[in-house]
Amino acid sequence: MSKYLLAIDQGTTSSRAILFDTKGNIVQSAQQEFPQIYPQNGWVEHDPEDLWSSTLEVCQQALKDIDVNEVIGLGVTNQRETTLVWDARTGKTVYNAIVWQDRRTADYCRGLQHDGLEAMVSYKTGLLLDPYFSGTKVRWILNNVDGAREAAEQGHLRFGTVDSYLLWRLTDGKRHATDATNASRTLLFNIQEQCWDNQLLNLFGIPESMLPEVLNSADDFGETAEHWFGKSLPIGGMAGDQHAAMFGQACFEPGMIKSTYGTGCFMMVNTGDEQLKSRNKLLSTVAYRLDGKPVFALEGSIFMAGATIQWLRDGAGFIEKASDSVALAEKTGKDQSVYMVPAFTGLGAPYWNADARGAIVGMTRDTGPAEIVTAGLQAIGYQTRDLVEAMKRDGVTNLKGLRVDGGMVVNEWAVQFLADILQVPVDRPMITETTALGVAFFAGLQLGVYKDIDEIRGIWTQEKEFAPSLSDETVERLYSGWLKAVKGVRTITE
Ligand SMILES: Nc1ncnc2c1ncn2[C@@H]1O[C@H](COP(=O)(O)OP(=O)(O)O)[C@@H](O)[C@H]1O
Ligand SMILES: O=P(O)(O)OC[C@H](O)CO
Repeated sequence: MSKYLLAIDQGTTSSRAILFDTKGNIVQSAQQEFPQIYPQNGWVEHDPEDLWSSTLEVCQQALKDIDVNEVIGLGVTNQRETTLVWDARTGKTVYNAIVWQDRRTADYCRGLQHDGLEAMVSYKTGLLLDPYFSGTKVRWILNNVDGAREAAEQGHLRFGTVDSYLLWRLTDGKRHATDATNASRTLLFNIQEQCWDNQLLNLFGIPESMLPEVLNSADDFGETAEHWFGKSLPIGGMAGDQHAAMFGQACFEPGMIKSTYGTGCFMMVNTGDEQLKSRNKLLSTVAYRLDGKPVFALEGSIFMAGATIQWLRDGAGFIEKASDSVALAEKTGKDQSVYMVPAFTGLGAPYWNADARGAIVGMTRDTGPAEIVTAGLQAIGYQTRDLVEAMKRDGVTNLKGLRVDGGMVVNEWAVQFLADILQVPVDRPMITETTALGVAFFAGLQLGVYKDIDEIRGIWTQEKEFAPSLSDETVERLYSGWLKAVKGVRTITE
C-alpha cells in the first residue's frame, strides 16, 4: 500500500526534499545548498541548473531507501517571486533566475510610482510597486537579453516562478503551470478576478503566451517523467513557501496567524474570503486556493530575524553560537532599556524604508554584550508587534493567537518574549518543517489521502504553548521605547 508523500521545498539558499507519512511525520529528508550569484551591487541570481540539479538530487536521496511504489505523489513549494524565462523549443533558460532579493528594477519601479500607477497596481494585485515581485524582472529579461523580446513575441518563450520551472523540468516540458499563490506574487495576476491581467501585461510589455496556466494549490499538475525516480509520480500540490507554511500550520480560520522565523520573518494572517486592502503597506495575497475558491491573507515581512543573531555572532562577535544568546538574555532580563533596531538592509513592513540603517540606543555605562544580545532577541518580538499593530489598523480585529515555525523558534526565550510583547499565546507545533508539510497536505488533498481540510486540522499538533507573562504596564512601556527607537532611525534616514 502507498504510504508516503514527497515534498520538494526549493528555497533561496538550499533545496530540500522531505518524505512524510500520511500522519505528517518526517520519514526521510535531504538538503543541498547551492551558490548565490551577485553580478553587481544589488543584483542576486541563481543558476537555473543549480536549482534543478539540487532539487533532483535531494529527491533522489530522500527516496534512496524507499520503494517508490509506496510514494503516493508529490508537491512543490518554493522561494517566491524569483523569475525564470526559458525557450519552449529547447527547454533552455535565456538568463539566470533573477532572485526575489534583486533590486535591479528599482529605478523603473520608482518611475511608475512617479507616474501615479501604484494605486492601480496595488488595487489589482494586492502588492506594492517594488522590484521584489516578478513582473518587472520579466520585463528586464525581455529588454536586456539579445533576441528575447522577438522570441517572446513569436510565442517561443515561457515565464515561470521556481515552481513552474521545476514542474516543466519534472514533466520533461509537458506542463507549464503554476498555482494561484505563486501567481499572486508576480504583479501580473489580478487577485480579485483570479486571472492574468491584460492591463498589467501591457504595462510591463509581457506577451500572454509566456504565462503559465494558473491552477489551485491542490490540483492535477501532471506526472513526473518516469526516468527521474524510476516511476511516474503524480504532482498534486504547488504553493509559494510562506503560503504552504500557513497551510502546514492549519491556519484555516480568519484571524489565525503564522509567523516563520528564519533569516527574515514572514507573517501572514488569514482574512478568509475577504481580500483586505492594506493602508499600512502590508501585502494582500492569496493564502491558498482550493476548488477555485481563494482564501486571502495579509502578509508582512521583516528582513532581519535570525540574521540579527547571525550578526551578533559573526559581525559583533558577542556570542559563539546562536544558542548562547539565551543565557545572556536570562542574565539581562526582559525589562531593560537598550533597543537594537536591526535595519541593516533597511526596514521591511510596515515601514518599507530601504535607506534606514541599524542602530543601538539607550546604552548606559553598564551596558555590555549581554544587554545588546538581549536587545537583538527582543527586536524580533518588537518587529512582530509592529506587524500585528498594522494588521489591526487594517481591520483584522479577530486575531487568534500565533503559530510559529522556522529555524529560530528553538530559542524559547525569544518565543516567550514574543508571547509577552504581543500579549497573546504563541503555539509551537510538533513539526516545524511546516512549509514542506503544507505542500504535502496540498498533494494529499488532491491525491485522495485526506478527505478535506478538517482532516488536516486534526493532524496539526501543538508541541508547546507560550503564555503571556508580563503586565500590561510593562509591555506598553517596553513597546513605546521601541517605537521611539524606530522613529529615531527613520528620522535620520528619511
Ligand atoms: N538558538 C537560536 N537562537 C536564535 N536564533 C537561532 C537559533 N538557532 C538558529 N537561529 C537562527 O535561525 C536562522 C536559521 O533558520 P532557517 O529556518 O534555517 O533559515 P532560512 O530558511 O531562512 O535559511 C539563522 O538565521 C539563525 O541565526
Ligand atoms: O526561501 P526563503 O525561505 O528565504 O523564502 C523566500 C520567500 O518566499 C521570498 O518571498
